[in-house]
Amino acid sequence: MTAKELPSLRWGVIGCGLISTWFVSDLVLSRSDAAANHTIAAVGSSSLGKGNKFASENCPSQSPAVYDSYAGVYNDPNVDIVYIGTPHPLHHKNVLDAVAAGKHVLCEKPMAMNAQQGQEMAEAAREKGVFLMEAMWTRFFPITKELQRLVHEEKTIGDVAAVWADFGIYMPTKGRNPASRTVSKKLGAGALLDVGIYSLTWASLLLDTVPGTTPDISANMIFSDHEQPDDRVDEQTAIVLRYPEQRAQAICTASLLYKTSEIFARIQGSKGTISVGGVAASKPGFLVVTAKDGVERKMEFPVEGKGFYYEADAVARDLQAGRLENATCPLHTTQNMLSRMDSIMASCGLSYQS
Ligand SMILES: NC(=O)C1=CN([C@@H]2O[C@H](COP(=O)(O)OP(=O)(O)OC[C@H]3O[C@@H](n4cnc5c(N)ncnc54)[C@H](OP(=O)(O)O)[C@@H]3O)[C@@H](O)[C@H]2O)C=CC1
Ligand SMILES: O=C1OC[C@@H](O)[C@H](O)[C@H]1O
Repeated sequence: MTAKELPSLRWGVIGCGLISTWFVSDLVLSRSDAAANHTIAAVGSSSLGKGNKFASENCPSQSPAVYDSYAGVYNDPNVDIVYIGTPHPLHHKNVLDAVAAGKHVLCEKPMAMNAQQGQEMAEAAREKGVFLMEAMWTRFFPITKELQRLVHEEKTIGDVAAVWADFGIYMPTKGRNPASRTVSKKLGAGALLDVGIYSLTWASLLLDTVPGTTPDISANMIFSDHEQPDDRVDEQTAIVLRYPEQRAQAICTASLLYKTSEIFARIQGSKGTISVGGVAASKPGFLVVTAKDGVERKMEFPVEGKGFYYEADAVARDLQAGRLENATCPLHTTQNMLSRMDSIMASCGLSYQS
């Protein structure tokens, strides 16, 4: 396909924080194997100064319209799709507002604070006839697709009996800015929603293979020591998922108290194991396949930049084809994940205002 025939998308970005800098810088990378053309058409921020700085630092080759409001982006006729890079408790309102303005939406993870919000967002998008997807970028890496092919199609390690997945990031709540989204409960802080969602995603990618079955879940949390009990969030969470029909289990952990080692997941099958490694459980980089006889094969999957363009390219292809949901990260999968996190939080006594 020539650059001319590639799908093109004009993005409007709201929230000029960390993730938006990563996402935008990746979209404007000049890539040899680009599967879509991405333009940053508009940026919305709490202030013009912040929005202008964001644009000049992260997409200097583009001339986005910069707004001191998110509504400016929603109402910009040059924007095809809104990327939402705000803290999780704002996603519900941001998505509903963008959808009401008739825009397609890619929303950062977790798409919502709970399954009820997720349901409302999905219904709103369906009613309006616009695209909506949670930006669970990890699902879109070529390595993730290859892992699924090896496990589910080639059955390289036989029947999967167990999955272990850990996302630890050194981001303790103690001694850090209480107004930060990773410390403040009002802004959705907590290990499960921030990083545990990735551990659960690995379990789901490997074990949610029988349509209509859902795992039994049990979980435990260690809470932060914020002075006010109402401000406390999970600093560490451990989850056990049982899939009785498959005689399989997953152990998923999340922590803000340490960084996970390079190998962050292991899949044990009847004929061998696969270890998954990389800089973080959100960004896998290599697989080590070990057969029962001990023979080991390492497969590396280098990416340019961070790799956020894989999800963005997939969205561009969907919209070009007139699809309003993505097959790799459909809304029912997001909804399943939100329901699982709801039950984990409820069983551990964690609740957020919504
Ligand atoms: N996919 C991934 O790898 C990652 C995903 N994320 C997700 O992205 C989202 C944002 O995280 P991150 O970029 O780290 O957060 P930041 O705090 O760095 O940025 C969030 C931005 O949201 C805007 N915002 C709007 N309202 C508020 C508010 N009340 N308080 C604070 N900020 C507000 C601000 O932008 P402005 O002032 O311009 O309006 C702010 O800069 C989260 O949901 C997180 O889970 C985060 C990191 C990595
Ligand atoms: O999604 C994420 O992955 C990387 C972490 O830095 C971040 O806190 C989290 O939101």
